[in-house]
This record gives sequence, C-alpha cells and structure tokens, in this order.
Amino acid sequence: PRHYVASYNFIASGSDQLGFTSGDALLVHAKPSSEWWWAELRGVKGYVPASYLCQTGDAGEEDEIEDPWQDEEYFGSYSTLRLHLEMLSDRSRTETYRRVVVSNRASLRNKAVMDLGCGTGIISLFCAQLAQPSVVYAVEASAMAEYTRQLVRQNGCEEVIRVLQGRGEDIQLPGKVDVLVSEWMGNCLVFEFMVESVLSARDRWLREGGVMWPSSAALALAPCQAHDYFAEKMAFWERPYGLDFTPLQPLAQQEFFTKPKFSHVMEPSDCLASPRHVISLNMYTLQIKDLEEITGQFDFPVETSGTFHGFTAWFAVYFESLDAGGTTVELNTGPNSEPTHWKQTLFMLDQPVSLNTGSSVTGTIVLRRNPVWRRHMSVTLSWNISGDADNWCPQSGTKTFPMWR
Ligand SMILES: NC(=[NH2+])NCCC[C@H]1O[C@@H](n2cnc3c(N)ncnc32)[C@H](O)[C@@H]1O
Repeated sequence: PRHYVASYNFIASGSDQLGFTSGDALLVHAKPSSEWWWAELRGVKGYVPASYLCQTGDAGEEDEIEDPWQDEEYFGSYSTLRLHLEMLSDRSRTETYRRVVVSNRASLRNKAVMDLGCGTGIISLFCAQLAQPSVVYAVEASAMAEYTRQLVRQNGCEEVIRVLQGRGEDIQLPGKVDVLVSEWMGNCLVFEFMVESVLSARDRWLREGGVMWPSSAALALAPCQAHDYFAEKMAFWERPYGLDFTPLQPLAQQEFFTKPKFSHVMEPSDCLASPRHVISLNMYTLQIKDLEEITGQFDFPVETSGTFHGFTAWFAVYFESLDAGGTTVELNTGPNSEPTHWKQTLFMLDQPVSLNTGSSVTGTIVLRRNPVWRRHMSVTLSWNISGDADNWCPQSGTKTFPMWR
C-alpha cells in the first residue's frame, strides 16, 4: 500500500466508494484501473478517483497499475510443469475427459473443437487420437503453449490440432466451433474465475446449437464434523506437555479457521446430513455478470448426531452427449467419488455445535466475487439450527471466509 494525500474533496456516490476531504492522507492498496483505486481512510476501504490524489514522499516514481487478474502470476504458475503434473496425475479428472471424448467419438467426426486453457494439450490430444474432429483449436495463454506444440507434433496430431498461444479473450479463430471444451474448475468450483474466460469464449466462438463441455456444474455442500482438524489446530492448546496453552486458542481460531481449508479430505462418515447441490450453473445460459454474486439455499435434516464443526464443499460437472438421448458423463469431486487433486474445501465454524438427529441446519451460501482482485472471492455461510429444543448451543450464525483476498 502507498500513501497519498487528497488534493480535492470527494463526495462518495456509490456504496463501494470512499469519500474524503482535501488534505486527507489515504492508503492506496490497489490500482485496478488508472481511474479508480482501492484505498483506505481511517479504517474504511473503498474506491477513490485517482486523479484527486497525489503521492506523498518519493513523488514521481509511479508504481505500476496492478493487474486485478494477476495474469502475470497466474499464467506464470502454469508455465512450469508442477500444476500440469498435478492435473495430469489426477486420473479421475483426466480419465473423465477421455471418457467424454470416447463416448462421443462418432459425433465428433468432422466437428470443430476449441479447447480453452489446454495446458499440455491433453484434451486436444484425446480428441485427435480417439476421434476424428476436423480441427481442434488448443488455446493456451502461458508459455507452456510452446511445449504443447511440440507434444502435438511428437504425437502426430499436427494435422488436426492448432495450438494458439494467447488468452481466450484475445485470440482469433478462423471460424466458430461446434464444441467448446475446457477444464476450468477451481476450488469451490469457481475460484480463479477461469469460468469467466470460458463464458467469454462461448459468446465469441461457440456456434448456435454448439455444445459446452462441461455442460453444467454444481456446488455440493454438507454440514460435517472435522474432529481431526479441530484436534490438530484447536484442542492441541488445551494441555500440550501438561501445560495450559488455552490463551492461544483465540489466535488459533483467527489463524487456522478464518480462511477455508483447501485440499481437505472428508470421510463420508464425517457428513452429519446428506450432501446437497446448493448451486447449479447452466453453462449455456450463465452470464459473466452472474458471477459477481452466486447464492444457494440449504436445508439439512441432521441424520447423524455429532459435532457440527463446519461445512464441506465440493463440485460436480456434467458433460452432455453430442447425441440427443446419449448418456451424460459426470466428474464428481465429492467424498463418495474417486479422489481428485481438488479434494474438498472445509469451512470451520468459530465454535463447534453439538447436533442431534431430529434437528436441521438451514441457511444460505453466498459466493461474492472480489470487486478488485478478480480471481478471488469470499464465501459467506449463514445457518440456523432448528428443531432441537434441548440444545443450549448458539442456534444460528454467519461467517464470511476470504478466498483469498
Ligand atoms: N482448472 C483449473 N483451475 N485450471 C486448469 C486449466 C488452467 C490452464 O488454462 C490456462 N488458462 C487459464 N485461463 C486462460 C485464458 N483465459 N486463456 C488461455 N488459457 C487460459 C492456464 O494457463 C492453464 O494452463
């Protein structure tokens, strides 16, 4: 963050704007655009007009406008093998995409396909190797694209696959495509918000009546116990080495339970109620503006008495057949399916609550996209425990988890 002083008064006109008086010292946290910056004044944050401010201290040295998509860091992370190895090593994920190609091989004949965010090109290679599309546009923004070209040649697919290095938003295709396939899913389905790039490519390049793979997506949720995680991060401070370290527990709650826990492996037996799909996305009708705030409702009848430590979330995506009436292929990242590299995401409550069968946990989940950092979001879970008269614990609560900003 950098210090600026206000040269003029500014009256805020939107709920997300920050008003100030000439002479105020503001802290600028981010510069998502050259017109509006994200700043703080006396603990309040909001958008401010950049032209009203001038830098204090080392004036003149203008720091670069930060990219709200953090594309340099994002695509940088995909230019090394680490993430590609993780994804390719995820057999459930990769075999599912292969199964989609194989079960649609006849209908893929002579079709034009776009593989958005192809990475090493695995999906494109499946298409060219296991079916006979007329062309596959393999689009990849990171430096990996150079190697993807080599892999295409190495596997004799250069007749069919054309690797285009660039962002899906920027590249030009010679024509529209019949199928838009992508592996865009992040934690809690939308983290990283690559889904926006997929929708942008759909609107630009998918022909009328073309097919989206995945065709739909769902976020699943369940109230759960997480005894191991709670013991490891919170109960630990009760009596380490015979000493009482409980004054550290508020710190532990802040440090370990404020953000969601990625890559959590939940046992099916940890579920206190049958998991539900709380959010469903239709990839044909979903609009980019819908991504700003996605809300789901839930009502979980408690089936297993136990300790309600938090909620666990995961996703499933569905690939409809190119043939009317053909079978839909599912990729499910939940605790009852083949493990995947996404595993599940655990949201820990501040205080565990004991739950008895007969009660129910009802409430909402809201995914709110970060207005400044466009690949980030927050998840707000609000719950109400009803139908358990003899329970003295707090009956309702709400908690907002940043992912990550
Ligand atoms: N499932 C995920 N969470 N990530 C897996 C796919 C991500 C791959 O798509 C590439 N990628 C991501 N966004 C884009 C984009 N807009 N244009 C081109 N390539 C992209 C990225 O460089 C990486 O190789």
